[in-house]
Amino acid sequence: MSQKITVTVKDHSYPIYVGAGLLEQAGEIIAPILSRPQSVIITDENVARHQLSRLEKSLTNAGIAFSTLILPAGEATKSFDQLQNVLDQLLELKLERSDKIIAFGGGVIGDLVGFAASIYQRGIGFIQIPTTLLSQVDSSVGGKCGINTPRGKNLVGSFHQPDLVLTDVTTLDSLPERQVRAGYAEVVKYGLINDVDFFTWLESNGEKIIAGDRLAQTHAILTSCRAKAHVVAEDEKEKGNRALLNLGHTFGHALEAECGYADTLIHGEAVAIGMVMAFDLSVRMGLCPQADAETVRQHLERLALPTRISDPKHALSNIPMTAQRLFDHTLHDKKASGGKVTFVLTRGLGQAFLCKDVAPDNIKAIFQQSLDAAD
Ligand SMILES: NC(=O)c1ccc[n+]([C@@H]2O[C@H](COP(=O)([O-])OP(=O)(O)OC[C@H]3O[C@@H](n4cnc5c(N)ncnc54)[C@H](O)[C@@H]3O)[C@@H](O)[C@H]2O)c1
Ligand SMILES: O=C(O)C(=O)C[C@@H](O)[C@H](O)[C@H](O)COP(=O)(O)O
Ligand SMILES: [Zn+2]
Repeated sequence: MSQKITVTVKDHSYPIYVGAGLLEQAGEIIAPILSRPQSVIITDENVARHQLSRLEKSLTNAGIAFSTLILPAGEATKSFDQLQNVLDQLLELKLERSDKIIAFGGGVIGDLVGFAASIYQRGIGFIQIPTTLLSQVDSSVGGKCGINTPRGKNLVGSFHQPDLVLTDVTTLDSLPERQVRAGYAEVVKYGLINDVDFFTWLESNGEKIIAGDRLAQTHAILTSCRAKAHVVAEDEKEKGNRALLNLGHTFGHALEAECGYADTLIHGEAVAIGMVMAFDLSVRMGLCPQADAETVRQHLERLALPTRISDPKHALSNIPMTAQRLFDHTLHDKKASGGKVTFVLTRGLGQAFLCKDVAPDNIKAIFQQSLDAAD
């Protein structure tokens, strides 16, 4: 049993299938959209260890020949070096423009493979098979692809929509708990942007999602994908409201860059801290009730996500950082225009909005507050 959501963008619509055991059906679902029964699976070493044999068996059963490229795991793989490696190997395999490649993994694999697909022979099709909670609720949908540079997150990339997203919730069974919690931060994001009822549901069901409750996970994935599909259909290339999906990200990306895209701080954790900062900034600017910022902080803390840079339980607190350096990173944000960064602020739970006019001193003050915060 699977459920289907359709993402409709101007000249390209595609389905997201969500269900348990879909990997076993991957071959039959993929075969009809291939121009010939041949493909390339690109994955990382952890996904290969835990889940690859299921996908390979399914493709074989459907008569699809394939090669498999296994990349190193972790954020550092979203790099120029790995992009070149992937492109070289696709060329070596003589992939044709009408072929499709399969991104099998978390957001790192999805973002890198999507970008490679968008520039290989000026663009080939690709299929997303996301295997982390984060990629199932967010990164596999919407076509943002790219790599990091030392100057900032995702600064080189493209918009390239997949042809199909195949989400098998059972892949989450082998995902380390820290990664499930990090993915949960992006789930909470949808509630905080514009769906207070979903946030209320998460307050009662968040722990179940982390604990692996299949029904709760499926509900969270479907709700998140529907929300993202709606935003992407209205604004594929982020000319306007798609930027709301960036709640917490301008702060979070600055932290990730300062940590050198190492395992010290993973994306979802950075987003958790960043969302708290976005609420704190909104309170500081007199836009949002303090009580709502407190509700968000307490919810994320209860789910064992970091909420401040100074959190002594998190390795991030050992990295030397200054508010000025963190602020400098924000100037590279892709939402910047005329030297000013657009921030996602909020009037309260489920009431996010875009603001082009935030004083630099307020931004630095919020970084400083997070650096200094104590229990
Ligand atoms: N394109 C977008 O719209 C979008 C949205 C959100 C995040 N992102 C990007 O996604 C990336 C983060 O993605 P992520 O959190 O999925 O991280 P990830 O891809 O690094 O995966 C997290 C870890 O889990 C391992 N893993 C993956 N699936 C597994 C499984 N089923 N069992 C065991 N181990 C497994 C991976 O090897 C890795 O070590 C960031 O680069 C972020 O910028 C992109
Ligand atoms: O899909 C989007 O749009 C998002 O902003 C989703 C984010 O969760 C994601 O991390 C995205 O990659 C950030 O985009 P960026 O443009 O700030 O790099
Ligand atoms: Zn994100």
